[in-house]
Order: sequence, then structure tokens, then C-alpha cells
Amino acid sequence: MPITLAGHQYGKAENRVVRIRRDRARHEIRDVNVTTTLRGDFADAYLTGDQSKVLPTDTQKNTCYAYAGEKGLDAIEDYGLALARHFVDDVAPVSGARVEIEEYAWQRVEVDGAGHDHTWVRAGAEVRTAAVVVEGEGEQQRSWVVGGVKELVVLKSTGSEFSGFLVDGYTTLQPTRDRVMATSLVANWRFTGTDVDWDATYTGIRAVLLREFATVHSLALQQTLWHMGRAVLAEFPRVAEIRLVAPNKHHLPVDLSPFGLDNHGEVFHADDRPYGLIQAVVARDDDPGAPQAWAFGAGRA
Ligand SMILES: O=c1[nH]c(=O)c2[nH]c(=O)[nH]c2[nH]1
Repeated sequence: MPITLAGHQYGKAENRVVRIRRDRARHEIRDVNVTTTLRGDFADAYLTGDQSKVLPTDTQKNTCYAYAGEKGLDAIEDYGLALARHFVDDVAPVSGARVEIEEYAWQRVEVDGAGHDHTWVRAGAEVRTAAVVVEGEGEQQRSWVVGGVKELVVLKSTGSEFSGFLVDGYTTLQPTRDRVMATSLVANWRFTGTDVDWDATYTGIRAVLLREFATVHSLALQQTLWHMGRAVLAEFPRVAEIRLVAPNKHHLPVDLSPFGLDNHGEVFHADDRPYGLIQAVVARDDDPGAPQAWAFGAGRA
């Protein structure tokens, strides 16, 4: 019975790196979670137990910390590119590297109307993300950068309806012209290149996603996602494609009539599960696509 090792990759997941610039009165903080994944000439480690080509995952962890110290840690996309290029360029058996980063934002504590120099409070629930892939050597080398945000939790208390849907013998849902719509958005956008003002683009895309969620009168979460994705592509020429995943966090009006009360559409049960899961990929017509950019590791989709 012929059996082959059909695929492999390995790396260090979730290196928690905090870089604080303390060489000035006003400190700066960057707080990230980094996952490295290497592909290459590593089959022997699986097939015969020969480790001679294996760069230990412990070394990969050390490299994440060393690069934060040596090269600094500013935009996570740049940090990811530097790490991925290092593994591919400087470690012989590595033919491809993928670096995934989550960033936790901190906001300066306000004291007497001013942001404190060295004290922060965690900002927002959402997490900025980046996934960088570098493959190949020299002239043949190619890179892909996917920026993103996850756990961007939003809710609108009107301006959303859901009606006119297909009805069959199992349908019980009543159409509504006015409902609460809420989601915990995951958005990932693939850049056309690496010459990008990463921080400004992140701030801009986040703002466009929120603006569209707020201002589109929604006939369905599907339509809202389409408007969000289309607006990002229209306003950010360096984005080739955006992928959106939105759990529909249902808010169900509670029947208060047993208590002799009218609800007036104001009291809801925030349902935990099940939830609708609505997804969209919005891309430019002339974009050839890049499946290499999307192979997420670290057990995450
Ligand atoms: O925005 C929605 N899209 C759906 O596909 C759907 N299905 C459902 O039951 N509620 C909703 N809401």
C-alpha cells in the first residue's frame, strides 16, 4: 500500500512579543502575538527523524524577539515581512515562510486632559491582524501581505430589515422591516504589493468598514458585506481583494406580554448560538487571485 507524506509545515505558534520604546520620556508600546510557519526541505524530519535541516521552533521564537529588539516593531506588516524574508533568505532549507501576527492596541491613560507618557489602557476589543507569505529565492522571490481586523463587534439598533426570503414548509421566521443587526466582523484584505503606508491604511479601512455598516440601510447582512467590501476596494487602490466573515449576532425581541407589558421593540435576548454565518469575497475583476496568501495556519481559519 503506497503511502506518502503529502504535505508538511512547522513553526512556533503565538509568540507574545511586547516592544516598548523606553529611550525617551514618552514611551511607545507595540503588543503582538506572532506565529511563524516554515515550509521547505523538511521531509526527513518526518520520514527518518533526521533533524539536520530543522531550524528549531525555539529558534524561530528567539528570532521573533531578536527582530523586535534589533529592527524595532512598528507596523506589523513590516515586521512580518522582515521575519519571513529572513527565514527564506538566510535559512537554507526554507523555501517559504508564513508569518501571522495579531496586534492588541493600547491607548494612553488620560490624566489632566493629556495622554500619560508611560501608562495605557487596552483599547477596543478588536484585534488588528497581518499575514505575510514569502516564497522563493532572489529574483524569483514573491511576497503576499494580507492585513485585517477581527473581533470588530458592531451593532445598529435600526436601519436593518430582513424580509422577502424564500419560504418552505420548515420556515417559521417572520419578516421584519426593523431589527437590530450586530456582528463580530472578521475582515482580511490582500494588498497588491508591499509599498504601502500600513498604519494609515489600517485606520482608513477600519473607518470605511464601520461607516458602511452604519450608513447602508441593510436589507440583509449579505448586502451590508457587499457594500463594505466594495467601498474598501473603491477607496484603497492597493487592496486587491477583501474577505469578510460576519456571524449574525441575533437580537431577538422578548415577549413581555406574560407580565402585562408591551415590549415596544426595546428589550432583546442577545442570542449566543446558533448564529447565521455570512461570508463574502470582494475582488477586482482584473485580479488573478493569490491562493498562497490565504493558507492560514496556527489552527485558525
Ligand atoms: O441578514 C440576514 N441574512 C440571512 O441570510 C438571514 N437568515 C435569517 O434567518 N436571518 C437572516 N439575516
